Amino acid sequence: MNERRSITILGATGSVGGSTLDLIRRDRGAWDVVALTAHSNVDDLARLAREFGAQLAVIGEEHRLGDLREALAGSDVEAAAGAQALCEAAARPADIAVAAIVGCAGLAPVMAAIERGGTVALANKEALVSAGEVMTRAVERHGARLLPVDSEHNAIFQCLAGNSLDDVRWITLTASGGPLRLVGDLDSVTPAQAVAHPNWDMGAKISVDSATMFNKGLELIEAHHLFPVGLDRFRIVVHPQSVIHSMVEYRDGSTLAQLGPSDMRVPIASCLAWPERMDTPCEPLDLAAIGELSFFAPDEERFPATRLAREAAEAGGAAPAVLNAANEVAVAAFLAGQIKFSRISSLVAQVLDGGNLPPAPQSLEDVLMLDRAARTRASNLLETG
Ligand SMILES: NC(=O)C1=CN([C@@H]2O[C@H](COP(=O)(O)OP(=O)(O)OC[C@H]3O[C@@H](n4cnc5c(N)ncnc54)[C@H](OP(=O)(O)O)[C@@H]3O)[C@@H](O)[C@H]2O)C=CC1
Ligand SMILES: CC(=O)[C@@H](O)[C@H](O)COP(=O)(O)O
Ligand SMILES: [Mn+2]
Repeated sequence: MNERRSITILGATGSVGGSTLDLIRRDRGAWDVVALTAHSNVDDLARLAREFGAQLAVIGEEHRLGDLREALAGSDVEAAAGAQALCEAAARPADIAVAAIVGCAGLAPVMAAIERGGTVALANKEALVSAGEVMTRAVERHGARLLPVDSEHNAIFQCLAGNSLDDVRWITLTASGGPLRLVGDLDSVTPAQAVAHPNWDMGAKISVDSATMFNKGLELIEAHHLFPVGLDRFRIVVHPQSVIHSMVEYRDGSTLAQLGPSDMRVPIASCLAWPERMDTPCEPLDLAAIGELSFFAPDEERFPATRLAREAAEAGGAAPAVLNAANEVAVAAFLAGQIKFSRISSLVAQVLDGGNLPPAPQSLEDVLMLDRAARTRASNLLETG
């Protein structure tokens, strides 16, 4: 990258946000930081905003504005708070906005960045899963560009470069299988066990999703929106080493794969520098030290999430947003010690099965409304057992 560029990071205090800022820190002169956001972590947000000389820091929790102002006192950083301020931060002109809020809570800010017609590096998969065509249509309408940060989707994006989607025979998403792949009794799994991912250091919610395989289910839906080759051309293979991040097989029999260390700075750097490349401090891949790569079919009896997600994607309309909302409620309840691990997928199935789904959302407001309704239904089901 030769020119100085500007960046906004939504979810700057999280795992993806931190990896992004680590890359920027290493080439500080190349970047102007426009806006950084967080949900409740005022101290880290203020520290980062000062360090990176951000124009704007936004805290999602409205009542924390006073705390943020206090933490930023004496600096030039503008402070703001609340849901609307998150969207305004996302809509500020910047060369790239990194969408790294977790959950459907990130949807409105992502849509605001898209509606500005900018480049959005998307980590926040729940936003695309929930909004689906509402988001992809907005990308087209506003001339925005989505660059996939999620490691599998970034791998596919790289493997597709210079090729036509018409020539794709299969897209294979790799899955580590998570920390519980070989654990017998899923009922007694604790939150600490579920978040202990074997290969990646990530936030709590996505770590639980990896353990249930809902992460792969969400990624299947995410992939079919990003790479519209038809749902029946996507396969999932369990690859416990997480060295191959995904693959594309073409009609001539060639399979292209992207390999790399399990370090999110690689796909993030690929987005930040796209269509060029930039340096990262990541360890070079040492295949001889790794020794063996192995592959297994997913076990959908023990981990039904990928089947549920495929069915929701096939049903289309409101189903993916309902699946995502129910999963978010279930994961939060599991992390709070309120439900067993195996109740996560059974709750999602129950919410999806419970009567007629609402009509397909046509707007951001429709998506947010059905997200809220599905959360209420999931919470009620948890309360009534
Ligand atoms: N971590 C990873 O390696 C990968 C993550 N992803 C995806 O990226 C996204 C972020 O994941 P990750 O970085 O692990 O998550 P973290 O939990 O580590 O960070 C989440 C970030 O979002 C903010 N946030 C949380 N809730 C809200 C809310 N309601 N409103 C506004 N901001 C909020 C948090 O602020 P605060 O700190 O104040 O709570 C934090 O900055 C997820 O969608 C995940 O699936 C995809 C691939 C890999
Ligand atoms: C780093 C990343 O993209 C995660 O989504 C990761 O892939 C999780 O791994 P599994 O869901 O395959 O366990
Ligand atoms: Mn991923």
